[in-house]
Amino acid sequence: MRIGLLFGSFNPIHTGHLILAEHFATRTDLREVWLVVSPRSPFKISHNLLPDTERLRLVQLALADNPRLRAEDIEFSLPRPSYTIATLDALRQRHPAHDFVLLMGGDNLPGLPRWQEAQRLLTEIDIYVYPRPGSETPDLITFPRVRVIEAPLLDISATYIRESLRLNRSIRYLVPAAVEAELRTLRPSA
Ligand SMILES: Nc1ncnc2c1ncn2[C@@H]1O[C@H](COP(=O)(O)OP(=O)(O)OP(=O)(O)O)[C@@H](O)[C@H]1O
Ligand SMILES: O=C(O)c1ccc[n+]([C@@H]2O[C@H](COP(=O)([O-])O)[C@@H](O)[C@H]2O)c1
Repeated sequence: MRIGLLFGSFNPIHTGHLILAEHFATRTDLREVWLVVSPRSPFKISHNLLPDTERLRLVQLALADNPRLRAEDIEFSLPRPSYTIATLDALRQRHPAHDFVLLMGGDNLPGLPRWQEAQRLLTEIDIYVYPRPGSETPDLITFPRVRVIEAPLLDISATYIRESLRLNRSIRYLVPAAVEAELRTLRPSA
């Protein structure tokens, strides 16, 4: 079975992630998309990072009714920061019958050569890149295992959700209703 992997901090998960994951799970050769919650992303200095377990719970709530999308917590039991190559090795060991594909925004591609064991990543796994507005997708696009796949994108981010909560503004429709309800129990004032 071919499975797409969408890595992120998901601080919190939002509708942009969901539209993207659903697109790849239903309109490409992938059977499922797993959202891999990273306890700590190697390059990201995240302020206001919700606890790992809370971010995972929000992803689980968001995906509860969708059999093609799955919340993956494998990085919780791996060393930190969360290196994608190590996660991939662990996933392959745990699920030898699956064929994993890395999903990545065009904005992430230029930084990929600086990822841990980037060369191995580029040769060992198919990478589906979805173009994002304003981002270049230069040289790496020529790598044999990199494929560009158009996807519908919503111009929102977790930063925008966090800022909206902080300013007491609506996040309705920007996150699933169950996620909003849970976020409001975490930040009752918002
Ligand atoms: N609106 C969106 N449309 C498509 N891809 C997105 C969108 N928002 C985030 N992504 C991608 O989803 C993956 C996981 O995202 P991440 O958890 O870093 O969320 P984020 O919304 O970018 O967070 P933050 O605003 O905190 O940086 C990343 O590869 C990111 O590029
Ligand atoms: O493996 C690496 O060296 C590496 C370096 C940077 C980012 N990543 C992965 O990319 C995911 C998205 O990164 P970010 O910084 O956009 O949140 C993050 O969850 C990590 O799993 C991985």
